[in-house]
Amino acid sequence: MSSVNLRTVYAFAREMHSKNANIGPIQYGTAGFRTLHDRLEYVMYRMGLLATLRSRSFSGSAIGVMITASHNPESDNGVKLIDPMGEMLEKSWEDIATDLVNVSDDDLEAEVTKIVKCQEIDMNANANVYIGWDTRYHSPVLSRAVMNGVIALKGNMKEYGIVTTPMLHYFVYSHNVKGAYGVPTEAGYINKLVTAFKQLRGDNYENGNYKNHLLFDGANGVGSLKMLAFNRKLEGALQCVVCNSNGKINYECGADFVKTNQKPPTGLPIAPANTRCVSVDGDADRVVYFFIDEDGKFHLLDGDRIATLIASYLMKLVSECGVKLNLGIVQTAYANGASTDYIKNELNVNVACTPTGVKHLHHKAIEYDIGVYFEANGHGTVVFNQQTKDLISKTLNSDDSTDDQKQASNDLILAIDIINETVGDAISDMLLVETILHSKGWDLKDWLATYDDLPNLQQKVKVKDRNVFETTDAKRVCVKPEGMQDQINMLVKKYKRGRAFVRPSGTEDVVRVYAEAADAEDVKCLAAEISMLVYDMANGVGERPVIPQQKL
Ligand SMILES: CC(=O)N[C@H]1[C@@H](OP(=O)(O)O)O[C@H](CO)[C@@H](O)[C@@H]1O
Ligand SMILES: [Mg+2]
Repeated sequence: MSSVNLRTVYAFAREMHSKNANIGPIQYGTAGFRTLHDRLEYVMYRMGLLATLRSRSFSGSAIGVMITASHNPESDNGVKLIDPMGEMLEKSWEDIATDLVNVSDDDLEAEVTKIVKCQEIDMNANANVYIGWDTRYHSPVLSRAVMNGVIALKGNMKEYGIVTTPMLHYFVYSHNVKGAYGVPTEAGYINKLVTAFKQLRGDNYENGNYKNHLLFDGANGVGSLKMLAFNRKLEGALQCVVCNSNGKINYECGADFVKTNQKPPTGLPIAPANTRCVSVDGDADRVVYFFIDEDGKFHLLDGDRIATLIASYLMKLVSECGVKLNLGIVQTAYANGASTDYIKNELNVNVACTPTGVKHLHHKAIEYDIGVYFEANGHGTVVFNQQTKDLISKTLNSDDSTDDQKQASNDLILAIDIINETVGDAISDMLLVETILHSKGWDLKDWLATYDDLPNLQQKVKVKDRNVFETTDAKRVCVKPEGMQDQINMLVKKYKRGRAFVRPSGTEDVVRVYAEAADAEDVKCLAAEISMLVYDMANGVGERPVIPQQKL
């Protein structure tokens, strides 16, 4: 370590940290570090250092550094680290990351030395860091800071440039498993997904109510650029019109805008009623579908819908294969109650609930042979364990299998190839949904008819200190402040099919309130009552501000 003088390698990063010292500590949360872009240079430098150390701790396995602020406004940026198997950074290293970012410039070298010692890192081991970024104009500058961190610790790096978050997860994983998952390049990734998609689709691009045409809202982010690249390879097998490809990122468009406002994005061309539309977010790891019917009514098909559609399709193929596999769906408390009922009562599938944040869902999903996990906001994927894949391959190759069993196992293998198992991937999820709708001969109305969502609302309440709220049981029960949950229970009881919960956001300085009930007017009352309760419990009863109503 003595040969590496961190403080002289990147003097500018020191400046930035000192300048930002008054802003207070920042935390590696559910979405890594995320804040205004001009506060992040020293954070990026230090994440370059950390990724290099993390890689050395795995004897040189690639570690990813993704520079993005996902669905946040253009002025924000952020950074997330990707672990060797393409998953999110392990929890204990999130805490190490937080400590490393918050030490003063003078203590930086000592903090790095401490990590090396505590984690028993061999500083002579190889280190490989893969770096990618979204389309924000400040991302290239921030990527230089990450690179300087890697250089400071004499690591190797590969710049992937502008990529979606799930692409970088795929690159890291496929590199570390020596190509067994795919070729770790953009061409390799697109080729893998498109080849499987085309094979499943066959020569007939349309089927029943399914039409080969959709509008794609790229949130003015990286998703639109990559979708154009997919289109070149799809060669008409999917007629996907890419919109919102060169404006301000996430501005009045994208999956988060569509989901939270329950309205279409701006920037789409005028299209016939019932046209299939899809929105992804700024870094293309979330996806939702929507359409406007002949009466001008907007209909959303969110992550809950996608999970149920995928699960029903996979279950059918598994049963046609004649194999026994344990499939489960993982949701969060934000899942619509009607979707949970549908999973339990109609699909007869196991359903689990975890805290918000995809890493929690992912960890639960890998407990199943096939784990389908989605947040209501459209972030999710499917994971298959190795025994499941082996069993399906065995069915395909066995002389004892019938033609139908072979066909189903072949389709399952192709479906697995379309799926990016490392993390939620908007384009991969969309290609899978398109495959399923095509195979069922469904339009979006057919899909919507599977169950009726309960009316629901999500609100944000700004309080003095959001951390006075503590929750348990997958964030559904509020244990602090004392008495809060009893009062929520009393309010919820007043409304038919009422359900509500509150939790401090992990990514914004607000308390989130979620409410649902059988009646749309009841939901408004319930959400308002709970929001006022949150405000009073946090700030004391007094003059309340006007609470902005936000539809989900
Ligand atoms: C209600 C909601 O959508 N919450 C989002 C949001 O987390 P919060 O902790 O609620 O701010 O951002 C997370 C990271 O993108 C995402 O995983 C999560 O689903
Ligand atoms: Mg995102």
